[in-house]
Amino acid sequence: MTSMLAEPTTDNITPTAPLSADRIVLTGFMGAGKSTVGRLLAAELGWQFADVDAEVEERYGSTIAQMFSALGEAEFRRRESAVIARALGRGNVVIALGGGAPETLTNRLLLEQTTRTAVVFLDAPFEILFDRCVLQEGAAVRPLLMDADAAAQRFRQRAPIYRRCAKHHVSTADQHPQETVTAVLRLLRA
Ligand SMILES: Nc1ncnc2c1ncn2[C@@H]1O[C@H](COP(=O)(O)OP(=O)(O)OP(=O)(O)O)[C@@H](O)[C@H]1O
Ligand SMILES: O=C(O)C1=C[C@@H](O)[C@@H](O)[C@H](O)C1
Ligand SMILES: [Mg+2]
Repeated sequence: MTSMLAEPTTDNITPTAPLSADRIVLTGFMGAGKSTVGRLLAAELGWQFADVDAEVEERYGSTIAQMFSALGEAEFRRRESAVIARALGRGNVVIALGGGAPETLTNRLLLEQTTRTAVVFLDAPFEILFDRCVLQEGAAVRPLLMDADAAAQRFRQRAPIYRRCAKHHVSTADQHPQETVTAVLRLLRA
């Protein structure tokens, strides 16, 4: 006797497409959510998480604000590049860059030349980013946010740099961090 029951199908199962990258690098201005989204993304993938700002502070034993005031921005940038180079040597890692990292040519070359590395630009208008940073509880001091006009100027200068160094672009303005995680994964699995 032939069964009238339909063959089971997999139509209602969404297969998880593999990622074509071994590293996801998040870039964007201060407050874009690189650290917050990066940590969530790494947890979701079961990957390591590397926060470049945190690793600079750990490796050199002082806060970024102290480095800026005692040694200047240029020395901070050298330290930042050293940490980025090391982070890019890892696999299955989500890397949250510091907001200014793509301004440095060395960092842009490192990103370009490291294979299987997906760079994602987390974007939002300056006013939203500024408010997020001001409202962030327990946030570390961001030296380059102390002067709002100068920060807005940097934001304008950097916008094309972020766009050029990232293949993927996510607009986060009206999203919660978890929605941004979903948007990033959708892009990278497309
Ligand atoms: N859609 C969103 N995506 C990410 N973060 C968001 C979002 N909405 C609000 N936030 C909040 O913005 C704040 C700043 O986020 P975060 O510290 O991750 O930024 P960042 O890009 O790492 O900044 P920085 O370059 O200074 O390290 C956090 O309090 C975070 O919860
Ligand atoms: O936008 C920037 O230049 C910075 C952003 C932060 O992530 C830190 O890397 C530091 O405060 C500088
Ligand atoms: Mg951060």
